[in-house]
Order: sequence, then structure tokens, then C-alpha cells
Amino acid sequence: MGNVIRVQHLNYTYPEAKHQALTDVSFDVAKGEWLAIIGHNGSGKSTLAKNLNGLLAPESGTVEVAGMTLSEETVWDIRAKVGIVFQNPDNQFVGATVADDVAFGLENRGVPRDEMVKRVDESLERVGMTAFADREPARLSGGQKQRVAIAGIIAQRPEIIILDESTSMLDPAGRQEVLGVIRELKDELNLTVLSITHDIDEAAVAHRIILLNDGKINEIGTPSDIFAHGTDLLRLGLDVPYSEKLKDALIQRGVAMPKAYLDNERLVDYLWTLHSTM
Ligand SMILES: Nc1ncnc2c1ncn2[C@@H]1O[C@H](COP(=O)(O)OP(=O)(O)OP(=O)(O)O)[C@@H](O)[C@H]1O
Repeated sequence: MGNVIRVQHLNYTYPEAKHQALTDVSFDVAKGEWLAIIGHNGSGKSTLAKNLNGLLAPESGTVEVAGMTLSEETVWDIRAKVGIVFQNPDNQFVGATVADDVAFGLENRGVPRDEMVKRVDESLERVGMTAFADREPARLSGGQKQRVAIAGIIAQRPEIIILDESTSMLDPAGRQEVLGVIRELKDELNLTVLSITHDIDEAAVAHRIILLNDGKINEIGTPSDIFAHGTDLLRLGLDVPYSEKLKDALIQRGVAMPKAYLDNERLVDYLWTLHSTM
């Protein structure tokens, strides 16, 4: 499996800022991988996402996407490969109807009308929003709005989807709805997913997690590697999985617990075994 993203020694400073927003960031992403990016407020997550699709231009270092090195010449081709779903669904709509909205990006790219109609239908079908094609986007629920935003992106046939806090304004049901759609699309279309999130449960479903701290990569590892830091993550301004908090509270009370990260199910299994041997 080849790499679809390669970032090497990326540095970025905003024009009017004193501090570097990203410092010497390097990592690879394999095609078809789900990578979560976590870190405290202001750690550089959104800046990194914008450097990946050329919304911001790296100050130094290189960004390669789908075999192209990001530059003025490649920025439009790269942008076509990387779709970003942003946090606030209301800021993402331009069309008067759901179908118009999904068509917008294709119109801009000069896709012929027949092809456009086909792709709009197909994309709405994939996110389960066909019945809403003629509705006004503003009247949809938060989860439905994000599904429409996702349809607008997949209509453009990207290889990579970045979720930039895309579920953070949704209720738990909306969050599950959107993540479910992404999971299905990822498998059907062999997409690579980067999810920038504060939601620890969303990070836990990734293959790997990048932990950013003050614009630098603190660690890259599997969810088990990262969550094994337990309550130390709180010091980096992050939340800790519920199972780790519970484990910590049990350790405080003198219960012998394994060091490795246990998700909810494995924690229950462990406690059950402990209970059965008492
Ligand atoms: N347009 C801007 N101009 C100047 N500085 C900025 C700008 N946008 C972000 N920054 C600064 O760059 C750093 C990284 O910000 P960024 O938005 O990438 O962080 P983040 O991890 O996405 O934060 P959050 O979780 O709050 O969205 C912060 O110090 C922030 O204040």
C-alpha cells in the first residue's frame, strides 16, 4: 500500500503572527488509512489541514499529495484530490437546493451537464440524501447538512477527505450519522480519511493518531499507543477515554490494573475476570 500523503519538515507561520503555527512536521499517510489528528486548542490542527490542500502555502518543507508536490502549478490538481468538511455546516452552503449545492463545485470545475447530473444523483444516493434533493439546505438537521457537504465533496471524486471538526457541532446521533456515512464511503471509494477532532471516541476509530502540541508532532501511534498515556493526556489539553478515567480511579483505590490501554469492552472483560477470581 503506497503513501498518498507525505509531509516533510513542514513549517508554517501566519503572516502577522509572532509564533510559528507548525514546526518541522513530518509524517506519511498510507492510501486507505484513517488518521486522526488531535491536540489542544491552537496546537496547529487546522493549519496543518490547510497546508495539505494548498489553502495555505508551506513556508518551508514539502507536502506531497497523490504523487504531486504542492506548488503554485499543482495546487488546483491537489485541491481536487483533497476535500475538506468544515465544522459549521451552515457556512458551507451556496446552493438554493440540496442538489444545486452538490452541483456547485462541479459547475466551477466545468464538468459537462450530463456528467454533473449523474454525479449529483450518485453522491446524494451515497450519503442517503436523495429524498432531500429539492429541499432548502438551511432547513435540514445538522447531521443532514454535513451529509450534503460530504456529497458535494465526493461528487468531485477526491482521494482524501479531511474532517476538520466536522462532527463537533452535532448531537451524538448526528455525529454517529456522519461518521457512519464516512466509514461506508471510505470502504466503497477506497478513500483516505484524516479526521481532526476533539472527540476521543472519534479518534479511537482511526488506524493511527497524530498528537500535536504547540505546532509540533508530539507522537504518532495507534489509538492504543496514544491512550496508554492515560490521564497524562489531560496535561496536553486533551480529553481521556472514559475507560482510562475509570481505570485511573480504580488504581487510586488500590486495584491492580494493566498498564495498556483498554477500551470499554476490554475493561469490562478485565473487571469480569478479576471479579470471577475473587
Ligand atoms: N489567521 C491567523 N492569523 C494568525 N494566527 C493564526 C491564524 N489562524 C490560526 N492562528 C494561530 O496559529 C496557531 C494554530 O492554530 P490552529 O487554528 O491551526 O489550531 P487548532 O489546533 O486547529 O485549534 P482549534 O482546536 O482551536 O481549532 C494558533 O496559535 C493560532 O492562534
